[in-house]
Amino acid sequence: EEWRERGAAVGTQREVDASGQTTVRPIKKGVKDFNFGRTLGEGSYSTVLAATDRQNLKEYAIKVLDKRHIIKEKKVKYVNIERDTLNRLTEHPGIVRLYYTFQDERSLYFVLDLASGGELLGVLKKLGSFDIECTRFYGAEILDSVAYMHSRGVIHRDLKPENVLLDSNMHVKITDFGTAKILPDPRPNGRNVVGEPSGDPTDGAETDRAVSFVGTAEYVSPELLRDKNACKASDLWAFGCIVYQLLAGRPPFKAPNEYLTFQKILALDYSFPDGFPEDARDLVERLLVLEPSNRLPVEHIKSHRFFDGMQWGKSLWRQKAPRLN
Ligand SMILES: O=C(O)[C@@H]1CCC(=O)N(CCc2ccc(Cl)cc2)[C@H]1c1ccccc1Cl
Repeated sequence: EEWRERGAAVGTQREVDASGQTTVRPIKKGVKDFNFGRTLGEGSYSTVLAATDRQNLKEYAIKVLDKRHIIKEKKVKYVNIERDTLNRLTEHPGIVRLYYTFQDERSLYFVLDLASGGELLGVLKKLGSFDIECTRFYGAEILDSVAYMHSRGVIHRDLKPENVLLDSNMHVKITDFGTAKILPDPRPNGRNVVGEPSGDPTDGAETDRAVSFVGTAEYVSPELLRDKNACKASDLWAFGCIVYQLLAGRPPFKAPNEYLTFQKILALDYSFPDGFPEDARDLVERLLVLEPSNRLPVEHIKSHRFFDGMQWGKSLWRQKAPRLN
């Protein structure tokens, strides 16, 4: 353990000395600063553990990745993308926040928000399906978070109820950015012309060409299946699948195996169950469109009649979450 290296930390601390001089230092945290608790989840490349900061007793979720396994599976790029996206997405209540990263000889650690409400998928499975009020609320919080991601040049690429966590007040916290895509920076200062390889190995475009990623079968967009390229509208396709699933209790494209699911997606082969609410049906039909550029853009989704009366912006996140029943 004395090998413990202190990785770059996101948190900082300020100290004012006798002469009033303030110094800001990055907080250096390490394994020894936390009491690790139960396992919250196991991924193919990571384990997430509940942990308590021994100094301030704050609770976190710590994602632990085994370095040897990552290197063996050639996933180092995904680790850097997860760090880069989480470092970019810091100002939104609907996105899991990264507080610190550190490492020791064997592992990497991401210290993240603890979303004690679990996965939206778990709640949905328990209830079977959501009523319109709950679907509007959770749809709105997911959409607001996706809009923020896109405004920061990040495409999630694997949106699904499993990656929508719930905090202690049952508000949304979107997670799992290891497979996100960071769009080349469109700033006019010529830092890098959009579309030209920036040479930066962790920027989405570069990674995409190098390693083609396909999300989870039921939520994958047709363009990703056809041209192996995801765009912001790919997240809106997944959003359409999620709204459908919250109300219907199952995703729109589901077949006995992945290949048949892909065929259904490419053929837009899905239907609505009887009694599916009309406004929601109209919204879903404007999102599950094969041509990405013909999907309803975020601003038009927010003003769609399914979300009539929804308060967007800060009040969306201040209101009490509707009781799930
Ligand atoms: O970006 C950071 O926060 C630091 C910077 C310094 C550093 O060495 N690392 C680890 C880089 C790394 C990535 C993958 C493997 Cl398999 C090993 C090391 C980074 C890191 C440390 C802990 C957790 C994640 C990361 Cl990317």
